[in-house]
Amino acid sequence: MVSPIIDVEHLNYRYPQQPADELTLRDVSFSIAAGEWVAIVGHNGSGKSTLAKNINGLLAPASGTITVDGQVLAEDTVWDIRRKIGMVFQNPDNQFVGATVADDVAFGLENQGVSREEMLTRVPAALKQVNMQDFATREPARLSGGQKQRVALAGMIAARPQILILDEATSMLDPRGREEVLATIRQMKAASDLTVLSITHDIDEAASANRILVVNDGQLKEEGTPAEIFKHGEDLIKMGLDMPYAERLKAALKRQNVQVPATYLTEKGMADWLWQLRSNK
Ligand SMILES: Nc1ncnc2c1ncn2[C@@H]1O[C@H](COP(=O)(O)OP(=O)(O)OP(=O)(O)O)[C@@H](O)[C@H]1O
Repeated sequence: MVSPIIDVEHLNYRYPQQPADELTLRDVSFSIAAGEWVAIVGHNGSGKSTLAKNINGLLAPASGTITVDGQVLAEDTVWDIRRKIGMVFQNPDNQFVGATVADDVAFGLENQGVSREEMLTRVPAALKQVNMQDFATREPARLSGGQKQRVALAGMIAARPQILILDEATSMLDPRGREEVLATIRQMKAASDLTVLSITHDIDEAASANRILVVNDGQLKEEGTPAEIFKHGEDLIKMGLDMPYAERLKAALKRQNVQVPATYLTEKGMADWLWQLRSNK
């Protein structure tokens, strides 16, 4: 793998109130290359958010090493590392600091020492990218859940981090809003060497990734490309993922005793196969 931007080695994590013989994360190791988009999937409570919070130093591991962009995470490197990582959580309520939407988006830039002139370009552009340009002077607290998620994302877009960690960050959006946000992230990736780590239950978001990591009960159980992971068919539900539409259709056809291909099919692949099936009759 070319120069990993995130390297996690034998990470163990225990919450302070946990008994000494219990761990929330157990011996988790993986690497992410710069510019990769990796999805982390798994059941509720499997430890995904805990993992994300360890990576940006919000939580400190019991043991193990986390290296971000060549720096080993420790007390004296945590602020440097955090500047490189943008993080958007499921519940954006806890993330607002500005009196208005525009102030809030600008806040991270102020911390980075971005000039006022530059802010006047970046803030409206970021709000436009998430379709919130008409809300610049509104109070963040009065927005809907989906709108708050968009504003939190705009803050990240404006700050241009090297690494973006999305923790169920599109969960409050409707399918169209989610697709728009994913398209924005794809654009950000195309424009820079952005690395994306997305914790998600959404199959389309996972399908957008280069690689999927499956976390179960605090351990990394599996990793592979979306095609490799989606081959699990109905077992995907056990992994905390929905099934892609093509896999659900395959399962339904199998129940009707139709011989279906064992390999994973994209929607296009499924459409082609269905045509072929029809013309073979
Ligand atoms: N602040 C905390 N103190 C103690 N235990 C916690 C804390 N936060 C999470 N946990 C526990 O750690 C485990 C992992 O939680 P975590 O939030 O990392 O899971 P998750 O996979 O992100 O779940 P979800 O999909 O619901 O967000 C759970 O058993 C949870 O109850």
